[in-house]
Amino acid sequence: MKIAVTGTSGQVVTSLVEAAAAMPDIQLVPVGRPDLDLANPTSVRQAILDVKPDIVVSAAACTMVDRVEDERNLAYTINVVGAAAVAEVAATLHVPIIHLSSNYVFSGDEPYPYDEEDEAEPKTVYGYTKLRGERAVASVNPRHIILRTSGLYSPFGHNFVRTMLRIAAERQRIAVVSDQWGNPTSALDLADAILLVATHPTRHHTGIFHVAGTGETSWSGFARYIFEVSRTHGGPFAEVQEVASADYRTRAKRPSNSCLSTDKFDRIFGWRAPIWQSSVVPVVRRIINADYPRFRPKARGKRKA
Ligand SMILES: NC(=O)C1=CN([C@@H]2O[C@H](COP(=O)(O)OP(=O)(O)OC[C@H]3O[C@@H](n4cnc5c(N)ncnc54)[C@H](O)[C@@H]3O)[C@@H](O)[C@H]2O)C=CC1
Repeated sequence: MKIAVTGTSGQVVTSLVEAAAAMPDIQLVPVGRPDLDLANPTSVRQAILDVKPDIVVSAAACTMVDRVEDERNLAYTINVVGAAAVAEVAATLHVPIIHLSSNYVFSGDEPYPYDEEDEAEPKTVYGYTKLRGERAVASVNPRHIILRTSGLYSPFGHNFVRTMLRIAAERQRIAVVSDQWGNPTSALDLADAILLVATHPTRHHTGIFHVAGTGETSWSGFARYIFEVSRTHGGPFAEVQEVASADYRTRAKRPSNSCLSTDKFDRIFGWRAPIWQSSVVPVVRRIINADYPRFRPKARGKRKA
């Protein structure tokens, strides 16, 4: 099976490349800039036609949640018009599209984990463009599977785990918000879920599914666990100082509760991501080995002669 995936360097794309390398029946072809530029949707068609895929995974997106509050047009072009162009080529080829979306399509005001039937009501430009992207994809390709996920991290690219470890290598105390809850999700697990959907006998299902790490935590709880694991494995760690969102302003206001219920995905595809804590361990170990192989916590403090 030949799978075209949009993007070449993102967390999900890189995780997919890694996972597919261990699956001899799958040929994964990343397609990205300059050949396929979602900001220039006319470039999309030929780039995907050239691959002649059996299925398309739409993983590339404009993911700069704060920056796009001031760059709405760019986010709209990439996450809506660009995503629709990808889905349209897949429809032309009569192949399904697996399109990635986000828990930020929800307001975050409800106290329970959101399921696929809950009303989407984004509060950020990013969330709005992801919701419009979902609808655009669904409207142009009837063979669509939309996977909403949350709080992605991996050994690659920009993510919360890498940021925490980088800061901890420099500082002993870190302020992290304690009143925003979600499901940390390893992109390595998500890649497994995507490949499962792509190869599953029931892949002819269409619609929206939630896929995320099992269990919930706050950003401060997530940070504390990252440091616990890192400390155990000789990596950087820091003391976590809990702060309220009101005292930690960001350009885009994050949802208080962005937890997703993943029961539907489990029911249809028979798969649930591991408990979030267990997926953090291998990722932290990989980051330590790659970025902090000789880290010595004592070296951070001034020592008396
Ligand atoms: N990072 C997260 O915490 C979450 C991400 N998602 C969604 O999951 C998907 C994958 O996310 P990540 O891998 O974390 O994103 P990422 O930011 O690590 O990678 C984004 C990818 O999109 C590509 N890209 C950006 N602009 C492009 C353009 N104009 N043309 C072609 N390619 C372009 C980049 O080169 C990169 O390969 C996205 O759809 C994102 O919206 C959903 C929930 C949470």
